[in-house]
Order: sequence, then structure tokens, then C-alpha cells
Amino acid sequence: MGAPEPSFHGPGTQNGRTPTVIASNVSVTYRIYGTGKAIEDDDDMGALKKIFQRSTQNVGIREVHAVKGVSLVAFEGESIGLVGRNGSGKSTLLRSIAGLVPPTEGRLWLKGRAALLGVNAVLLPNLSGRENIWIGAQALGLTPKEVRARFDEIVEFADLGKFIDLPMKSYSSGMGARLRFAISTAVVPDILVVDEALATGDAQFRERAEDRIAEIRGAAGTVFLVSHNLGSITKMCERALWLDDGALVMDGPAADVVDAYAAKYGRPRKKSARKGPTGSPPEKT
Ligand SMILES: Nc1ncnc2c1ncn2[C@@H]1O[C@H](COP(=O)(O)OP(=O)(O)OP(=O)(O)O)[C@@H](O)[C@H]1O
Repeated sequence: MGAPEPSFHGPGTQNGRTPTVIASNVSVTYRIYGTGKAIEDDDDMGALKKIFQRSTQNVGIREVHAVKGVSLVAFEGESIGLVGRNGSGKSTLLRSIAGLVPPTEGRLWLKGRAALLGVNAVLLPNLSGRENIWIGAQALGLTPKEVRARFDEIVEFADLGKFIDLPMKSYSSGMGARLRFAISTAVVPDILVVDEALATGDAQFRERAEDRIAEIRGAAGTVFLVSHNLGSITKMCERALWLDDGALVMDGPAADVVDAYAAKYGRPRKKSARKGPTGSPPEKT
């Protein structure tokens, strides 16, 4: 079930298909600063002393190897799902592809611009939806003239009613997801990264978002989708990656990867059903 290691060929076409993302042996390591050992002391004063000593003497660095040597080639028009247990490195790999977290090791090559996660960082909770559209769309590279031309369409797609004029901090998580999605896809991105954004939307939004994703794929973009809903992966992706403990354990047709993953965690996909099972496999302990 191991994934064949794609080799790094660099830009160009492979069997007539154009690569949009080439990851060659990509690893991401987070460094966490903090104290080394748990505080254990029955005597409160003794424990406090230890905390103060530790804050000056024993500050340690812990490394988390979130992504370990992942290699893959994604092509134009592909929709690729990512599955894996909590903490297996899915978001980190996508944040790396979106340019937010540099790989600690390995090489990453992108054709064009990755969108979605990038816009999250710039939206401001105290500003209204309208104001955030201006900021987010310009952060994605649109000129003020282009934002004006697309503004109504973005507002319409976000479909927030009167909330569009209220501060974003008053939005439900689903409303926030709608606004982010509407801004991020205002310009058809070359690479769209969707990290559980659809999970918070209602059924109507999900349907429209799925149509927009299909549109982006049709325009030769590449879509990456992280979801714990295996049904969404099999419905929206032709290919899937399975990450475990930061490593790529399987890369293949979405139905095969979802079946193998679900079989391992005890939720086999119903062959007769259109959609796969929903819900997450058991949490990592
Ligand atoms: N900013 C960070 N700083 C330090 N460690 C982090 C950071 N973000 C993630 N990690 C760690 O990296 C590992 C991978 O996390 P990541 O969020 O990529 O996993 P995931 O597969 O997306 O998880 P989930 O399904 O729960 O969203 C985990 O051990 C996590 O604790």
C-alpha cells in the first residue's frame, strides 16, 4: 500500500499533463519553546520555586516533526483529498504548499498562486464583511479596480444578508467560512487549498462551494481538500493522500485510499452507497 515515490522532475509536462505542485522529500519541523518536565511537588512553595528556577534555567526546545519526507506531484485539473488522523500533518503540509510554512527540508515547486489559507491571516474581526472583502481581495493581488468589478459577485456568493455590514467577529463559523471562501475564489486561483472550510458551512453553501471547486478544476486549477468527512473526499476528489504521523502512507484513487484508511480504522465504506461514511475515525491517543 506504500505510495510510489514520485521523482523530482521540475517544471514541464509529464505524460501530457502539467504539474502545478511538486514536493520533493518535504519535511516540516516546528520548534516549541518551553520547560522540559512536568511540575510535580506536593508542597506549593516548592513547586513555585521550581517554576521560577525553570523559567530562567531550564527553558527547553521541543521539536515536532509534523511532516516527514513527503513527495508528490499534483497536476492541473486534479482535486486531491487529504485524510489522516488528528495531528497527522495534513494542515501543515497544506500550509506549506500555500506558502505559509516553509519546508524545513526538501523542495517545493509551485506553478502559479495558492489561495485560501492566505486570506485567513489578513481578515480582521473588528471590520465588517464589506471592509474585509476589500482587504482580502487586495491581499490576493487584485487591484482596487478589479475588486470594484467583482465586489457585488463576492457579496452575492457569501450570501450573508445584513451581516455583510456587521463586524466579522459577530459571524458564526459557517458565515466566516462563506466569506473567506467567496473572497478566496473571486479570482480563479491556480491552486486552491480547502482545509475543512466546508465542514462549517450549511448544505446550501456546501453545494455552491462544490460547484465553485468544480469550476476551478475545469479552469485547469488544482484543488487540495482536507476533510474528516470521507464522503466529501470521495465525492469531490479523484485522488487522495493518506498521511500518518507526518508521513505519506498512500497516494492513489480517492475511493481506494478512503477504503484503505476506513478499513484500518474500522469504518469500511459502503460499496453500494453513493457517498462514503461520514465522521472522523477514532482520535489519536
Ligand atoms: N504552530 C504549531 N506549532 C507547533 N506544533 C504544531 C503547530 N501546528 C501543528 N503542530 C503540530 O504538528 C503536528 C501536525 O499538526 P497538523 O495540524 O498539521 O495535523 P492535522 O493532520 O491537520 O490535524 P487535525 O486533523 O487535527 O486538524 C501535530 O503534532 C501538531 O501538534
